[in-house]
Amino acid sequence: MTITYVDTCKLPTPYGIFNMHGFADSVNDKEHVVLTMGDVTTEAPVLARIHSECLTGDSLFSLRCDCGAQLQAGMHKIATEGRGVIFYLRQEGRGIGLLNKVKAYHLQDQGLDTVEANEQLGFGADMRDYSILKPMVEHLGIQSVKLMTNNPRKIAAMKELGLQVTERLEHETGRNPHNAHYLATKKGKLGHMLDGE
Ligand SMILES: Nc1nc2c(ncn2[C@@H]2O[C@H](COP(=O)(O)OP(=O)(O)OP(=O)(O)O)[C@@H](O)[C@H]2O)c(=O)[nH]1
Ligand SMILES: [Zn+2]
Repeated sequence: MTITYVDTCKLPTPYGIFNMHGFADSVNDKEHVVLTMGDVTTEAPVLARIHSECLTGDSLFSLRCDCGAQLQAGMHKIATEGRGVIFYLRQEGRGIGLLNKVKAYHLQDQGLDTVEANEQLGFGADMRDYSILKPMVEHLGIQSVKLMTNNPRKIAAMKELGLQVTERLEHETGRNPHNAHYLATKKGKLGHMLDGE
């Protein structure tokens, strides 16, 4: 087992008080956290978001992507429902890491799209591995989820892991002039289910 549960604490936020559960990934040397609210072990599907770390969007208010807005909207929806889970996975830059994302952004500043930039750097368009979710879901006693996402790969990954997704809830927010091309590439090249223009 590469994922080990470490400990749990309270995390008060503007949206409400979450429980924050820490998990160590010894193989990849990563530290993941999962936020839960309410009893997530009962049978009704748990409102869930699988969120990949985006330092620039989540913490530095970047408008290049939609990550920060999606994280906040997810926390808000969970708090409104009083029950839910956010898997905050340390897969910065779709798994290429922060400094490679800086390089990818530099290439995008020169006109490449997000997929072309990754490929020019020798990476796949999306290098994320979702198998780390399984031990976390099992540890937390979650039986099934209704997933807030526009990314079909996340749903496919959950199914491959044998984790039950009962519903996909659209999670489109944070569109702005700076991320319009990024969102168009997500829709056109990565298959994201995005409607808005
Ligand atoms: N390589 C690369 N990664 C990016 C870029 N923009 C954002 N990211 C990363 O993309 C990831 C976005 O992950 P999520 O918030 O889980 O969203 P998603 O996979 O697009 O799917 P949704 O659930 O629909 O939001 C984060 O790890 C960001 O750091 C980019 O231009 N290049
Ligand atoms: Zn982002």
